[in-house]
Amino acid sequence: MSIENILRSAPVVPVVVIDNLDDAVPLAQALYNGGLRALEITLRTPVAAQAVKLMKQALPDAYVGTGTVINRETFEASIEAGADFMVSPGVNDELLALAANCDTPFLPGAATPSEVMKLAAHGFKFLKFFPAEAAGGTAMLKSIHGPLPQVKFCPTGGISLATAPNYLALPNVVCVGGTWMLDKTLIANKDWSAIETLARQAYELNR
Ligand SMILES: O=C(O)C(=O)C[C@H](O)[C@H](O)COP(=O)(O)O
Repeated sequence: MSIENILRSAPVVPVVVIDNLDDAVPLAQALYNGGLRALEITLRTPVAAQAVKLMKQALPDAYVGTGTVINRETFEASIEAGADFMVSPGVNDELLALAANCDTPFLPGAATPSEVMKLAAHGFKFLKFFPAEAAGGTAMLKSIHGPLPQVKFCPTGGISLATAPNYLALPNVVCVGGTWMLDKTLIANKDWSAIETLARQAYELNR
């Protein structure tokens, strides 16, 4: 599966932080039932890699990817967990070398025209635009589209249900990343049906 197909599977990629391993499968199931097929699990917590494995077993038709892939350790942990794709908030030479020798789809991050140009020169046509709101939001993406229309983005960082449509309307945006459907109180209460409702709202956004 290509990164393009994964990103086009739904308008929103939920960026998930798993603190409690018991939440992994019911949370992923709720997001998936709501229509969000590609899930980014950030490698920021000790249980994240194990959560990826459990989610993949429970939801073989979902695309379970890793986020916060920032170095060799997190790259190799992603492969070991069987991640369907990997996402980085940025990029560095170590990750470029690893990605060049790996079939798992990789979505590196960029926030400036020079970073976009460097990654485009390495053959990347799809990038995470991070941190989207802080790095100039939709105005920045519109400006980048002028000279670099061949590169498409998954903007992530500070995006909400209310602001997502402004991004999804842009010609160089394929989907957005977000955490707004992962309400901490709902997760603490294990209110999976409410999470599913928030996921469905995200899924129903127009592209
Ligand atoms: O972990 C990573 O690799 C990241 O790039 C960071 C996440 O994309 C943001 O944490 C999104 O969070 P919001 O700003 O709430 O949408």
